[in-house]
Amino acid sequence: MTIQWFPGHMAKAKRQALEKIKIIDVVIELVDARIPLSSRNPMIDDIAKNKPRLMLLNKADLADPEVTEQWISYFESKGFMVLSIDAQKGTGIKKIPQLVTKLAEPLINKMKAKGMNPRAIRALILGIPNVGKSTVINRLANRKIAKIGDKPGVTKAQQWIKVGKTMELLDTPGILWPKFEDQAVGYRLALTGAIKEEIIDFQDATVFLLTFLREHYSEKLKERYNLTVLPDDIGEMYDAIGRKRGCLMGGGLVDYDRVAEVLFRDFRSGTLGRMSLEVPGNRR
Ligand SMILES: Nc1nc2c(ncn2[C@@H]2O[C@H](COP(=O)(O)OP(=O)(O)OP(=O)(O)O)[C@@H](O)[C@H]2O)c(=O)[nH]1
Repeated sequence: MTIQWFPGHMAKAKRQALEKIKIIDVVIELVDARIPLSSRNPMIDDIAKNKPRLMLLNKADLADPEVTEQWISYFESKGFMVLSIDAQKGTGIKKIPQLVTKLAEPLINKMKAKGMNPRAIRALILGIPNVGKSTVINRLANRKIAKIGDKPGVTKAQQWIKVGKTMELLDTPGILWPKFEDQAVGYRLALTGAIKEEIIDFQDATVFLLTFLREHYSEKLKERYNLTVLPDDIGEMYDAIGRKRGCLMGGGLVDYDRVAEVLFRDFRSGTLGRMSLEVPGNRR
């Protein structure tokens, strides 16, 4: 696999985020609950330094609930305020304005001490492509403002959105590009839809997924593809799944490309069950 750094995009995204952040009181960092580390951009600490930060683990409906709890403890132990949400259904969204206000308490107290009437707290959402930034914005706005797409890179335009009485949200999120130095991070990003599949080797990513599933979610794998035993060999696993799902070519041979598509689709959609591709301390 070619290692992707998106250096040009990265520099531009950082400049734009730094520009936006000047007028921001609280940064809301959005990550994918299934891959909270791989979906973070290391520049975020630089960009959001000196700003109170709320970390949202989005798409929690697709993640393994037990692992999500571990991530919450992990990030809390690092001093973050953290919340898991499902922006698509709206679960957890109501708590966001309360937490943002709490994070901005020192600022509010400062305004009061100066005899000022505290103004609304200004927040900005930052995150890598396709992590759900527009969906969260729309949920907070309670209407459809940001354009939502299932392909990375569809967010545009800019204005403030009032969220209750105490919070204002910039309607355009800051997009940070994922950075991956090792292949596993690239595979995790592709599997969760943060980067296009074309960027990585599709078959290699599927082998990564199958190896991972066999190790951590073997029961779910057996259940989904109606397998009584899981072969040790990856090639045999492809064959077994391909036969069960009718992914066959002429002569009864298993079509590996179609098996890979089935696996990718079933993982992404959550059909395989709720799964996390990373756990704290051990990236899996
Ligand atoms: N299952 C699930 N899907 C979600 C959730 N939040 C967002 N999505 C889906 O994820 C996809 C991407 O969501 P967007 O809100 O467009 O993501 P974005 O971060 O604004 O994407 P860019 O514009 O590419 O930067 C869409 O298909 C959403 O419906 C969630 O909590 N759970």
